[in-house]
Amino acid sequence: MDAVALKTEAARDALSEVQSGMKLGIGTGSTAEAFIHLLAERVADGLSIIGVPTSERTAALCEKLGVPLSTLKETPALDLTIDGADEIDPSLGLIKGGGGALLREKIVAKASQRMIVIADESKMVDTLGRFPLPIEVNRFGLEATRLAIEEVAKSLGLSGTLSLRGGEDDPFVTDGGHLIVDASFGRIPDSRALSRSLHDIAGVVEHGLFLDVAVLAVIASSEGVKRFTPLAV
Ligand SMILES: O=C(CO)[C@H](O)[C@H](O)COP(=O)(O)O
Repeated sequence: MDAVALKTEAARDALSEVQSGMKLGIGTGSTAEAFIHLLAERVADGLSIIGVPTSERTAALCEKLGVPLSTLKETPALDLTIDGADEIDPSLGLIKGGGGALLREKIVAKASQRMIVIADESKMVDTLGRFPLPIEVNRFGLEATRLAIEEVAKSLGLSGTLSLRGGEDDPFVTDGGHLIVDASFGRIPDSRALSRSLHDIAGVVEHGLFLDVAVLAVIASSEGVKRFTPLAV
């Protein structure tokens, strides 16, 4: 089975967690899109949910497929969010933001009673950091913020390159109007310390480390779909 088919299998399995009446956070990315297609079929068959999208891209797809939407303003407390991830460790720590939606994804996930992450097995890692960590930053003070990120990394024994997503001339802009710095630190032994230190930098809006957020991972491989709860580490 190829990665696309595996993503659909994970999405299909996670759909069984969705019940009529739920207020549902809806993620961003190709795995989340596989989920949205299946969700739309259930909605067409009578499933009654209200969705809160984590990006403009997700909102557009939901609208196109007839998935009813709300906003966090109207619906600030959600039952469940289902979303993909770029990396998943055994404690269900995640790196997210490959699709550039990490800020809204984190706000929506944290407004939810539960977050379920769906993925193919290629996303599972022993330690986070193979995938560059997306860090959403304010445009103002970009150079100072980059320096501060480098200093934080150094203080934690991390090294690597920072690259502005989209390039210096025409950077990628998030739905919130910010920029993204992708940090290739390599293996991140202490993701909690990095999370705290990045949050202390004034120009950092949010980062893609989702720690203690997901309560269940639904992972598809060629051997079938498996469910994982966080391993205590
Ligand atoms: O965090 C995300 C978007 O900001 C995505 O969930 C993550 O990039 C995984 O994407 P895909 O399902 O396409 O592999």
